[in-house]
Amino acid sequence: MARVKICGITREADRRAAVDAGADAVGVITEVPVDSPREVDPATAAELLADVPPFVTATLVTMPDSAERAVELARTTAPDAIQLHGEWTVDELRYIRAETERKVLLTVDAADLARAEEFDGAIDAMVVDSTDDSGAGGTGETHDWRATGELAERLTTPVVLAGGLTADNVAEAVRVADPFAVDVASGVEIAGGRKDHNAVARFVANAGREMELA
Ligand SMILES: O=C(O)c1ccccc1NCC(=O)[C@H](O)[C@H](O)COP(=O)(O)O
Repeated sequence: MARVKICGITREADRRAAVDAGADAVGVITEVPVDSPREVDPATAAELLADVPPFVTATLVTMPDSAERAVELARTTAPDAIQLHGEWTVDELRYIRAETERKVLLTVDAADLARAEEFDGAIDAMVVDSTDDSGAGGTGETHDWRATGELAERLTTPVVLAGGLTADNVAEAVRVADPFAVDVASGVEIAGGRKDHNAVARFVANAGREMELA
C-alpha cells in the first residue's frame, strides 16, 4: 500500500478536500527560490499546517538558504515533518533533525540516484522527484519509476515517488515502483495553486487501487 501526500496546498478548502479524500499527508510550500503558484508566505504556511487534523502529517516543504533558516522556519510554522529541496549535506540534515525534533524528508533528483544512496539512514524519507536545475519540484514531469523502485529496494530509508503523477497514472506508478508513498502537486490542480477536488479524491483512491484488488 502506498501512502499519499497532497502537496502545494494554498487554501483551507484544498486542505480539507485532501484530508476528506483520505490523504496521509499534506504539504505546504514556503521559501522556495523559484516562481511557484504553490508558494505561500511563512505566516500562511503556519496557519494551513496548524489545522491539519491528527493522523495526517502536516509537512512543510521548503528550500531555505541555510540549515539555521530551516530550523527557524520549522519553529515558526510548527509542522510534523519538513521536506527539504536543494543541496544539503548529511551533517546539515542531521543538525536540522536534531534541532527541530521533526521528521526530515530530502528530495533528490531522479536523474541522480547515486546521490540518494549517500543519505540512506540519515533522514526519515527520501522523495525521488523530477526536479529542475535548482532542485525545486512541481515540474509535472515523470521519470523512470522502475529505477526508483530498484533504489527503494536497496535503501533502508522509505522512498516517496513524486513527479508528474496524476489520478490516471498513479496506480501504474505504484505497481511499478512499489514506493512507501506517492506525492503530487500540479497533477491534481484545476489551475496553478488551486486543487481540483475531484482529481484529489481520484488520486487518493487510485493510489490504493492495487491494494483493493489484492
Ligand atoms: O510544487 C512546487 O512548485 C515546488 C516548488 C519548489 C519546491 C518544491 C515544490 N513542490 C514539491 C512537491 O512535493 C511536489 O509534490 C513534487 O515536486 C511533485 O510535483 P508534481 O510533479 O507537480 O506533482
